Amino acid sequence: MAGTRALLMLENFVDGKFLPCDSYLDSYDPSTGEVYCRVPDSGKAEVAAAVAAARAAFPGWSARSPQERSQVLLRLADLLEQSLEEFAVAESRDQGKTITLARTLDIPRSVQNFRFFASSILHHTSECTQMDHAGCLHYTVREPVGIAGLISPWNLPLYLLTWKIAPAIAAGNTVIAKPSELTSVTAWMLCQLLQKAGVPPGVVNIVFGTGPRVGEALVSHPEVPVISFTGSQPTAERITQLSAPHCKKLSLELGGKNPAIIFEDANLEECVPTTVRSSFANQGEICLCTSRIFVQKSIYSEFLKKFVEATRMWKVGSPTDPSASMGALISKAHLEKVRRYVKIARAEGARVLCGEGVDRLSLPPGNRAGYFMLPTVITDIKDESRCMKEEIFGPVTCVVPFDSEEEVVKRANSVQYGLAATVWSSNVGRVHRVAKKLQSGLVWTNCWLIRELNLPFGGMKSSGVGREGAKDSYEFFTESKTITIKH
Ligand SMILES: NC(=O)C1=CN([C@@H]2O[C@H](COP(=O)(O)OP(=O)(O)OC[C@H]3O[C@@H](n4cnc5c(N)ncnc54)[C@H](O)[C@@H]3O)[C@@H](O)[C@H]2O)C=CC1
Ligand SMILES: N/C(=C\C=C\C(=O)O)C(=O)O
Repeated sequence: MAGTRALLMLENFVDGKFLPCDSYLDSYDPSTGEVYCRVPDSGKAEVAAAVAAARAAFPGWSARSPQERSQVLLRLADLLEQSLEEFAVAESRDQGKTITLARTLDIPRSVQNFRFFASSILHHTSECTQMDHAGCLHYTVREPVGIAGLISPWNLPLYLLTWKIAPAIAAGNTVIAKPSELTSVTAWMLCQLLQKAGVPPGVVNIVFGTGPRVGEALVSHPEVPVISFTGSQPTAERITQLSAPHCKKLSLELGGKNPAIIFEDANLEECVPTTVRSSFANQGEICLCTSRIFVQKSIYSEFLKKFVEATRMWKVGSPTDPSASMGALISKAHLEKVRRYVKIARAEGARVLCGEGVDRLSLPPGNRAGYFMLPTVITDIKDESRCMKEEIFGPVTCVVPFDSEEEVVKRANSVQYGLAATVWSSNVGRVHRVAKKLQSGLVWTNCWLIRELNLPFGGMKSSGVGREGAKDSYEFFTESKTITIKH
């Protein structure tokens, strides 16, 4: 518990109203290690109230035209954009990321999520086929599923929450969202904008709290037929078990162990800084971050030297410092987990070239109790090592050499995950060949994280089930019905 300073108190948002809760959780500022906020510790009763509100709002909201719903989303986008700086400061404080990143990535993308789905909802068409010999015409209609349960993680809090809320309500559903208990503030701030934008009461309800209490109550509720989840694989497994008795529709966006494959003909001027960014952006806490770097033998030493030099330039500092590239990790427990992986690598005989345990981390006095660590590069590590197999989700990346195209594809595919890969080469044929052979939902060649929101986003193998994007999210948040007309 905190001392006597006033804490930010969040409330649930149900049926268009802010409601206090019986119990609260402490929420920490990761850059100082101090409690600064209290988050409702909701459970079954709060979910029941949210379901009642969402149920009552559904007939009116789903009956509105796509154009009317689109207008509401556009107003929401405008309001969020007008408050961009305020949201960026809050996201940074709550999550530990730099304000610069929140200002240039998280909040602009949240605005874009509303604008994007406000537009894409206007352009869907349905199928129709003729069966003249039988005197029949068949067509499909799509209808909103009902009440959608949306569970989001702590790494890109508003970015990923709005990526779910926007398509769900654009398609005519009502929603109950549960943000991560570690990062609830911007979701709570968004509720104030929902009212101003004219989102009717009950269309968006937000219940705060932990996964085991309020998350499970939401997933288990029989009146919530669709669950969209982003987070870890073990939690996805639990959600799948709880949903099974109700045959719920599930979208699961999970982790990665993403390879970067760097061929000898890669343009290192672009490849090195982009691979530093793909490894360490947002403290390495993005499911798309690179954590295994395979470099062709002929350029291995040159790459490693340049990569370590560039990593050492990646400044760790207070999230408010405009010259910092990396802020604090999300929690003490997470920091300890990430550090443990570096220890394991060392114990297995790997070499740590920079960062954790090698370089000195210098922080302003006010941040010394925060959850910071230096970006860390590991080499001389076996593919079977835990650091090369498991999702670390922090600023740690491993660099290893390879000989041939065939060999590297096999090694890149040898993990349980299949989310995102990068391929670096100036040989167009090779780029296509390798991209096609990788077991990965996303492949970026000669770049990273350039997003086209229309196209499918999601992973293979243990990285998830389903895809998100204009058409994919629309299909997920609607049910199709085939109608046959005999004439
Ligand atoms: N997108 C991604 O790939 C993410 C991956 N992770 C991975 O997961 C690891 C653990 O992080 P966590 O915060 O524990 O992730 P998590 O998967 O437990 O949390 C994500 C969301 O699920 C909720 N949740 C947790 N247990 C639940 C349950 N039983 N029923 C319903 N909802 C539940 C959480 O409250 C949060 O809102 C990280 O170290 C990282 O490796 C974490 C966040 C995002
Ligand atoms: N799902 C995640 C990132 C998504 C990024 C995007 O849609 O651009 C994650 O890090 O969990």
